[in-house]
Amino acid sequence: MTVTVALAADDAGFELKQLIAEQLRADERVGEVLDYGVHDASDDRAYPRLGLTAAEAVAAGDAERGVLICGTGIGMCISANKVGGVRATVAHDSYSVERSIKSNDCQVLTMGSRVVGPELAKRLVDEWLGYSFDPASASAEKVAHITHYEHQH
Ligand SMILES: O=C[C@H](O)[C@H](O)COP(=O)(O)O
Repeated sequence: MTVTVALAADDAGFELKQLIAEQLRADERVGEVLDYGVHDASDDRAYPRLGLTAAEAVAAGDAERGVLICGTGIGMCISANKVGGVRATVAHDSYSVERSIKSNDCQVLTMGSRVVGPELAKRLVDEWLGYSFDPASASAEKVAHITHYEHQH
């Protein structure tokens, strides 16, 4: 069983995205990497345009997971969380990365290339891929509150 991962970055996150893409393509847990750009550091499209497209791919089921990178990870996180059904978090530490899956069932991890170094970012993504959400856990009911709210409003 492999996962499809959607990727996106603005110009600030482009270089780190390329490194993460390379790592993901070499990872046997990953079946496919869908790279929604930018594909060139000179492409200055704003982060929401890239992040929303990748998050929509996750919401549509084209990808199970997403990694979105901008300068801080914050803009990508805000953008992705506007897409119905998507739970995104910015995280630059191992514990938050773990809990984003195990507590919150986040499909999308966002990171800031101006915050985290490339080696730590790659390690975090590697760890992140190893976690899965347990729908029978006590956390599931908490996440269900969010989904219920989303469906009601
Ligand atoms: O959250 C936004 C990102 O960090 C982006 O890469 C930079 O945005 P800014 O140019 O508005 O600071």
